[in-house]
Amino acid sequence: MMAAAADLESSLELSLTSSGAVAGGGLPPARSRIFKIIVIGDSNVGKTCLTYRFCAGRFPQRTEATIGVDFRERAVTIDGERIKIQLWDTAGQERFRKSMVQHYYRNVHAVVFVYDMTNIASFHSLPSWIEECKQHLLANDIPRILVGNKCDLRSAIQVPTDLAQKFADTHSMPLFETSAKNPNDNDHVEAIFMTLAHKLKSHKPLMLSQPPDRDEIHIKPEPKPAMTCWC
Ligand SMILES: Nc1nc2c(ncn2[C@@H]2O[C@H](COP(=O)(O)OP(=O)(O)OP(=O)(O)O)[C@@H](O)[C@H]2O)c(=O)[nH]1
Repeated sequence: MMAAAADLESSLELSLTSSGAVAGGGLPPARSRIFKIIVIGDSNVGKTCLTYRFCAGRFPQRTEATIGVDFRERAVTIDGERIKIQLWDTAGQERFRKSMVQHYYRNVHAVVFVYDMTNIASFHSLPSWIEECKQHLLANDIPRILVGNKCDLRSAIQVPTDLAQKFADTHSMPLFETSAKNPNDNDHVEAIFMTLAHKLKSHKPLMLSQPPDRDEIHIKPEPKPAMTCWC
């Protein structure tokens, strides 16, 4: 489903700036901080299923190729603070992503690279996904993780753990092997995203007490929910 990128971004900007004082006076209502995490990788590796598993708590009955981006969100409480994890499930197919790519990388807080453990080609594509991140000038301190999906298909595994671990080490990323389908397999999807959420929460500066720089305020009207959120 194609989401309205402008609406997504206005939502994000509002969320990112609203914890400070609003220009023009008056205290804004208390809001959760939102962290935007993009999930990227080849088509069919299971990005939709992973994000759905985390946000809806189950494996989707059926999926279709993502067009543009699908957007899912889940609120979690970490150390007493309620934050929102906003997952951008990006399109793996080039023809469905090219008009959206610049929106994926705007204001991003973390990146999840996904490959399919039963498809070596999806593992070999990882350098080009990393290169795409580089081209969009992602800051070095933005957390990145590597996720091998479909580990439930044991007899079909083509990407050995030691090979993936070597790649992850080379690129200074933690590696998780998981299954969106079977939550009991290896690293749990829940644990993977919660680990990332903890990392983000402790790394990102709180904006509560600082008056924001006026030039940085981009408050826009509350957007209509024009994007897909299945959870
Ligand atoms: N066995 C198994 N199948 C999975 C798993 N995750 C996803 N699949 C299947 O893999 C196929 C592709 O899953 P999607 O989540 O749609 O893949 P995607 O990466 O979002 O694909 P694009 O939207 O084209 O980029 C579907 O048939 C899923 O049912 C998994 O953990 N185990």
